[in-house]
Amino acid sequence: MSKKIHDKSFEIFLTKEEIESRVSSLGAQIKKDFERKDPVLLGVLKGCFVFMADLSRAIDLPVEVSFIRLQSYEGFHSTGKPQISLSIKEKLEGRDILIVEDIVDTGNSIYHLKKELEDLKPNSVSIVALLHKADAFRFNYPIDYVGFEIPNKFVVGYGLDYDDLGRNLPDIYQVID
Ligand SMILES: O=P(O)(O)OC[C@H]1O[C@H](OP(=O)(O)OP(=O)(O)O)[C@H](O)[C@@H]1O
Ligand code: HPA
Repeated sequence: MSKKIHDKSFEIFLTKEEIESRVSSLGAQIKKDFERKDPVLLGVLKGCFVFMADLSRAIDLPVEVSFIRLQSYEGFHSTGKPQISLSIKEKLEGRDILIVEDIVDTGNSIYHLKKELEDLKPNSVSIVALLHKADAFRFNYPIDYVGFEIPNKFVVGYGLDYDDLGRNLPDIYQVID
């Protein structure tokens, strides 16, 4: 069934069951890799809020959870300049940071964030993205954990918005051109 959000129509792309199953295996993999570490999950708001809630509960380790705010998208388009407001109280020096993103699209937001975080001298910075648009990605840094490689089409749901709507949809929808 298609959904209308503002001026666009969207069709179902990933069901909540498919997402749940993938998030659970990402959690199991991350648990294995971070077993003897003391990781900080650093979510990038707002889009990460649903993924973070599910992923953090799928990682069976004592983890800290923190959030930062970046914003670069207006409607469908990246403005190219994420606004970084780092208000992280925890000391990140020497820590193993896992950035939690709903989507890596052009890669611009995380490129800037990684640079800022490296100045704080963490032990490591890794990235988990539920979605990755490989055809849109303009950088060459590694994305350590990817839920789904997806085509270069706009998606909404499960935290992702189109002009502030659609974040609360349990499934992920893709725009119909
Ligand atoms: O790889 P990129 O091309 O930089 O795109 C990815 C970023 O865009 C979205 O955030 P947005 O700036 O729309 O803010 P939001 O999370 O509040 O929706 C998304 O949550 C990522 O942070
Ligand atoms: O496809 C997308 N949908 C929602 N937000 C986004 N931010 C980057 N790409 C997207």
